[in-house]
Amino acid sequence: APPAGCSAQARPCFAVEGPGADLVCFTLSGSEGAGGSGRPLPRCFLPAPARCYSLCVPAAPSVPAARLHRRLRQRLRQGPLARCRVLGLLCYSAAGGQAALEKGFLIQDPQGGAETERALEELLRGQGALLPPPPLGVYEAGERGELWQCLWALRGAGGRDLLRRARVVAAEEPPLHPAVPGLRHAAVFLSLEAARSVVEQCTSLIPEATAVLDLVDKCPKHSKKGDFPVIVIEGLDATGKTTVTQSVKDSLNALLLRSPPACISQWRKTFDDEPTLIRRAFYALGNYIVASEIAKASTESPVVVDRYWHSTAAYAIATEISGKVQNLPPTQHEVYQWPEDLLKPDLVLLLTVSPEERIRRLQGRGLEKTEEETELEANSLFRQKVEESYKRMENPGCQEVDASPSREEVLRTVLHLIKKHCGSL
Ligand SMILES: Nc1ncnc2c1ncn2[C@@H]1O[C@H](COP(=O)(O)OP(=O)(O)OP(=O)(O)O)[C@@H](O)[C@H]1O
Ligand SMILES: Nc1ccn([C@@H]2O[C@H](COP(=O)(O)O)[C@@H](O)[C@H]2O)c(=O)n1
Repeated sequence: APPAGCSAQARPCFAVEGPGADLVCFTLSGSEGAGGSGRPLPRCFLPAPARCYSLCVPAAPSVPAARLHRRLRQRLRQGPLARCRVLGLLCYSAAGGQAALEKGFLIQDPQGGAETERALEELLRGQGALLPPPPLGVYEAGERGELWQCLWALRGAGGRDLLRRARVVAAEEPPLHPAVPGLRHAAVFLSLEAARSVVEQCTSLIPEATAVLDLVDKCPKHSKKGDFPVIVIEGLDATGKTTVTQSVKDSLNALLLRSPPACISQWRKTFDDEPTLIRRAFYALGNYIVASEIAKASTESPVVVDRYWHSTAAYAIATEISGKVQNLPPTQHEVYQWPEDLLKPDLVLLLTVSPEERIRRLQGRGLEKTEEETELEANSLFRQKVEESYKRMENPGCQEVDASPSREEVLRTVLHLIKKHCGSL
């Protein structure tokens, strides 16, 4: 049986209680963990001989911490640790406050044994000089079946010191997903300066960061729209954005732009491989570059844009918020608001198709799937969260267009909406 205090049912939360410990830990699923969202979460702690461990780094939006988290995640898939099941973990102070938020992993070793513990210690000691090694949490059953967490500080040269031993009990799922309060600083950047400062912290680590900043700094600040209408087309992959934007361009004699813009797209792969903090800051800066292109182009002709701010925000929110759609930040939350310093389009259309039709179109296209497309296909919850986040966007909001009918009919609907909102062209 599982230790007392840990339900045999799916239970995402546990608390570590006692002097010096007031943590609530929220296990994540989906892209972070092995289980995949939508399926019931596994028991957090497996009965002996299985053994559980945890390790966490500060979730504060710092480039070294974000990169350490990503490196740990990669290394947890290697060597003797590959046999372990790894769940994402968010730990926060039961007393509230963002300062204590930590992001990490709950590691379930189905076989137990000293090898895993040794490998984890080695992993943590070898994590470079930028940050002290994160402490290792080791979970053990007490005499009466209760569960304890021993938190160990690892000495660089070997050996370890016990920081605390605290009781682990089951906890209620929090009313607000613990990642929500930090989203604004960790993934959804609401100003040029906020995104820029993240990429600036990367210049010594990622050579391409300097090139991106150079391009951003060449753009005029606070770009203003010209007199011609600016229409943005948004939607999940394969909903028909390329098809629609190309047809609208031809029908209206418009200029077609896309975000991220061509001038930075050769660095996408580099930034896509970085942790959320850096990756999303890159895409956010791409929008400011596109804004300056829109400003110029809209003085001469209508402009149609394939993805813009709403994509950046919606994907960032859906990736960071694990679990069900109800975990998303509530409507009107600040992450759904348009950044005040970013040029606003006149109209944003959100193309939607049924999941089945989207998959048919993806297969019809026959292109190699990106990791994110594969995730979307496998994980319908993620897809729902992206779409719901799009729908919650405000100032400007997205106007939904059913993109399931034929190409011609979708184009007719889109042109009708453009005419209605932007007048005669
Ligand atoms: N209305 C439609 N009916 C049937 N097939 C369509 C329709 N619109 C687009 N398609 C087809 O669906 C596939 C995906 O369309 P498209 O490339 O325009 O989507 P997208 O949203 O730009 O995708 P991505 O974001 O992945 O680039 C293409 O093969 C396209 O020809
Ligand atoms: N403005 C944007 C555009 C894109 N993204 C990210 O890229 C992925 C989709 O790009 P496609 O080339 O396939 O259309 C999407 O998953 C976003 O993560 C973005 O953040 N902001």
